Amino acid sequence: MALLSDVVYRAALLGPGPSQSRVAHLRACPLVPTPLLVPCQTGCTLTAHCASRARGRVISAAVASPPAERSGQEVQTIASYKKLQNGSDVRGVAIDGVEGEPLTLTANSAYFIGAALAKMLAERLDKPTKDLKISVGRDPRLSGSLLSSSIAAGAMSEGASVADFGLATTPAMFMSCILPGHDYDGAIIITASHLPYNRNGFKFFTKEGGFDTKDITYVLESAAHMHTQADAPLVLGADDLKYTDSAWVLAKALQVDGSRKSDVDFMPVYSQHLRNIIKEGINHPDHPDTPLKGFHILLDAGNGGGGFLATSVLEPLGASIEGSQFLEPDGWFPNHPPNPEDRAAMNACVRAVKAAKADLGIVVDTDVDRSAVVGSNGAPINSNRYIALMATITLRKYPGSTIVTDSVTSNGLATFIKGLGGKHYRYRRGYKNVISKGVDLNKEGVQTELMMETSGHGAMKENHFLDDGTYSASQIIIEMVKRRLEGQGDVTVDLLKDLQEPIESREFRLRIKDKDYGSVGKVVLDRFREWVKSGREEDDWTLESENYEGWRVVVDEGNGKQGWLLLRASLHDPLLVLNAESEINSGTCDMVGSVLDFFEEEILTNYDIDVETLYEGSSRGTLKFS
Ligand SMILES: O=P(O)(O)OC[C@H]1O[C@H](O)[C@H](O)[C@@H](O)[C@@H]1O
Repeated sequence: MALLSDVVYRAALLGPGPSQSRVAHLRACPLVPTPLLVPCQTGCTLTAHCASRARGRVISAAVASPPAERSGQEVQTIASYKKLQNGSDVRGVAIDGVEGEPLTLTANSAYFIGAALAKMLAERLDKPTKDLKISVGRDPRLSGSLLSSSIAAGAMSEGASVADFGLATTPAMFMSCILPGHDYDGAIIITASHLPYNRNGFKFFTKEGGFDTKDITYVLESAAHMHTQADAPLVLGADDLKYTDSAWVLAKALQVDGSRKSDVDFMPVYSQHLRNIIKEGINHPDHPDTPLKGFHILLDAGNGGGGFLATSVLEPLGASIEGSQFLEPDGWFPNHPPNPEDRAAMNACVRAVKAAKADLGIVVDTDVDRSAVVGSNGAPINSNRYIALMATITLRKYPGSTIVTDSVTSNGLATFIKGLGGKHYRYRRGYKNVISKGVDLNKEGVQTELMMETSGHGAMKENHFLDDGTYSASQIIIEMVKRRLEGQGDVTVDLLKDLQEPIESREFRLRIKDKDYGSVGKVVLDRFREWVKSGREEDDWTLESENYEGWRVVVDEGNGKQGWLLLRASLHDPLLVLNAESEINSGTCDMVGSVLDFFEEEILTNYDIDVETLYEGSSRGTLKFS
């Protein structure tokens, strides 16, 4: 029944009319709690209304795909699933209504992805699907409940049992495969991280860790195949079918044996696990159960799923959490994006720390696999600074360890890690790339304890190589308390004092407008390498000896100063990304000006790339022609 009411309730979100007004309608219903997290209560007139409307759509779903049209539609269906892949995640548009962003991740696709996942887990674990236990959790996005019910129905249709955790976090879902007594065969988190309210997606875990890119390709291809073999509406997200789409899932959900679904309150278990990590890490001589007594730590959860960290972890451990903000989950994210890379998010926490005179501020993203902190002096510590702080803590525990980072980390960070006796491995962008490199290095016998990206994704070997914003923040908290017990100075101020920061740091994202953006990006990067080698290498630019993506150039800025720039292709979007850092004032303007010369001389006559921002970045004024 819970499953049915969930799907019916969420069907209303996909009903006719602009999504904003439908959601407003739901919000106005006195029986629907705000934010929209809990299914309608039995007897809610809105549910009845949705149910009758949904029944009508089940009938139209049956006639939605005349056999003669199937083959063309099949091709389109397979292509639609492929487009849902975003590296090692599934991502798409899950709520319609935003101009230019049609629905791509529907109840139907979630259903088949759930079915494909169950099938894949059964094959991998060599277990019959009826013995599989899969956990499902979600961040507070408005579409989360519908997708959760649909993906669960899909997994159950193959025979798996599903535990619905409701609101959860990415690291918590992974831990549900690990913690004794829970050991789920697979876990699903429904999240689109910090992206706007209309997006959503999935990440999958087993006890071996998160799925990688090829696992996701496999699941999506298998889901597409299952979809084309079924009697479901075929074209995902097409305007005329999107209502029948959720109704089809409703009809399927009605056929699934509901006894295979249970509601499990897992977050208290996970919170206790986190409390234990902090307690054991501090091992307080006087009050081991409340080691945070006397500390003021505030959290800015940005209305994502991380609020529990303040109320169920920090406060019970004795901390004052006064001044914490945006702890209430709200899929509209009304205050700022829950994203430690976002300036507004960091500034909001800086203001809160200063106003409350807190010892530490913590910022987490929506699904809490990323974090950043704010020091007691109000300094925002994200990106390179956060990696430096985590590197210090890691290298004390594991002297000489290698630390893998993404490609846009600063020269200052590399020097800092070396100064601490560590080895810096600057790899590629993409948290999964960074973590996988760490896993591989360990396999090759290179001790690698920390893998961290400037985006705030950080994974430690001692924590199952899991990218976990709560674990990183916990390490900073443990260090803060231990230092006070040992009579040492402030954790963020003292530990970062030797980190050299660039004077300027800028990023430019250049849209490739040509259709075949992958090949165009490759041509641009090849030519850029040639251009640097033939024209600039004897002068002041040198290609970095190790380049794992795009081309990173070391720039001699005179008087012993050194800047760098990196031109690479975006991991997911039709973009080229240029990062530049300089140790002198206006240094990035000069670098960007030179890159602009390259585009004008070598590229723009043949390819359509939007370099407008480079004109601004190089202080050359705006582009006069298009
Ligand atoms: O290549 P970009 O467009 O800069 O995106 C790269 C980023 O994409 C996502 O946000 C991933 O979660 C990050 O791990 C990755 O670094």
